[in-house]
Amino acid sequence: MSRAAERLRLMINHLDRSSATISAVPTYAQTFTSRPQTLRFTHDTDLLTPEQRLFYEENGFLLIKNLVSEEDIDKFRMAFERICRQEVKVPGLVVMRDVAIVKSEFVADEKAVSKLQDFQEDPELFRYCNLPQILNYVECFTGPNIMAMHTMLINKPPDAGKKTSRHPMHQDLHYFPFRPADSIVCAWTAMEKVDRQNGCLVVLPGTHTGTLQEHDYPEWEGGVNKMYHGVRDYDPKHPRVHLEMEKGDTVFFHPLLIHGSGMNKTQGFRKAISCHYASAECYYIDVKGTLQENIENEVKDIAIRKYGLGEITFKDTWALRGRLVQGERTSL
Ligand SMILES: CCCCCCCCCC(=O)SCCNC(=O)CCNC(=O)[C@H](O)C(C)(C)COP(=O)(O)OP(=O)(O)OC[C@H]1O[C@@H](n2cnc3c(N)ncnc32)[C@H](O)[C@@H]1OP(=O)(O)O
Ligand SMILES: Nc1ncnc2c1ncn2[C@@H]1O[C@H](COP(=O)(O)OP(=O)(O)OP(=O)(O)O)[C@@H](O)[C@H]1O
Ligand SMILES: O=C(O)CCC(=O)C(=O)O
Ligand SMILES: [Fe+2]
Ligand SMILES: [Mg+2]
Repeated sequence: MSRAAERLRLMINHLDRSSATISAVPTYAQTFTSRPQTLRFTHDTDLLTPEQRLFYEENGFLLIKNLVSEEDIDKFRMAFERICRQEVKVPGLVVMRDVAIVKSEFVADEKAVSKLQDFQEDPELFRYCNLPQILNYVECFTGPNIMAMHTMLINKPPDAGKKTSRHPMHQDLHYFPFRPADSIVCAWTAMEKVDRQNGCLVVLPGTHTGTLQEHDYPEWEGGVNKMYHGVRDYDPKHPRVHLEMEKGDTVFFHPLLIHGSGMNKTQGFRKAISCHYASAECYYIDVKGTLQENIENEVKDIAIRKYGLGEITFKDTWALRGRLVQGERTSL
């Protein structure tokens, strides 16, 4: 460990004990900040280096290179392809098609699928959520009792010419009726090289320290995918970071971090697998009368139309999907 890192570790240890604030902490953010800072977003499990901890505190995300093996990713990919070919039926799974092709003729091929959601009942894909090396990092943000709340495999298609392959800038917390936000984290793993060409994640560092913003459908000429809400007025001048990643690299990010992804300008289907985790001690909130009421209504409409679930609450749609992956299931 470098001397600077050792100094930071000492400061952090001190901070953990005293809950005091430290100022003038050097971070990776290429800046020296004179703002007082408390460690609010991370737990000490002896895994994160002081630099990593402070980086997440300040930026709201942390990229870990080469965390998931090629072998595992290849297996997830094969499981995905079996689902696309309709060789397996997975209870609860949502298979989504891009809005640009949804009205065209159906083919049982990965080219028809833009995203799988809720694969918690697929043992092979759900193995991703249980990978010990992922959970070790997740614990640094959620603490030891961990629920896997939301799972996705994103197969971002080549843009069909209408820019519908973009994902508008958003905060994931918009979709979640549970809190506290600081005990929720997303793990997102690149299943192949992702870069600006095929539409990597784009993040606005530091926005995790803000509040939940109003979200709505962006006014995009070419159309926008169902439920792809975006932050209504985000500051286009806020510095953006494009997260270019290699196969197996994994980014952990806070649910208030504003992020999105660009258009896929290649002919390949850009793949990533992700899970949103929350501390089992999180509690559900009633979003009626809040900024989240619009997404609640949309989810309820779909639950009724698609599954004939008349009485289901927004909260129950989450309680049913959540799976314990470490420790004890307490509140969620
Ligand atoms: C649930 C909360 C999500 C939590 C997210 C956590 C944070 C992560 C951030 C995100 O990823 S935000 C984006 C989240 N997106 C979703 O959750 C979308 C989930 N998708 C679905 O529920 C289904 O794919 C959908 C209801 C859109 C379509 O269901 P089906 O596959 O049964 O489609 P169907 O062929 O029956 O079509 C039903 C209608 O939906 C339309 N449709 C299908 N795919 C669409 C699409 N991609 N965009 C827009 N509309 C679409 C389709 O044209 C048709 O319209 P009409 O009734 O007017 O004919
Ligand atoms: N006009 C726009 N209004 C709102 N959000 C946008 C707009 N254009 C792009 N975005 C969002 O900005 C993020 C980056 O998208 P964009 O297509 O600019 O990709 P990029 O990676 O910056 O590629 P490029 O190199 O072409 O600029 C995405 O979340 C996208 O949805
Ligand atoms: O993969 C993408 O394009 C966006 C995914 C995303 O927003 C998420 O995982 O929360
Ligand atoms: Fe997201
Ligand atoms: Mg751009």
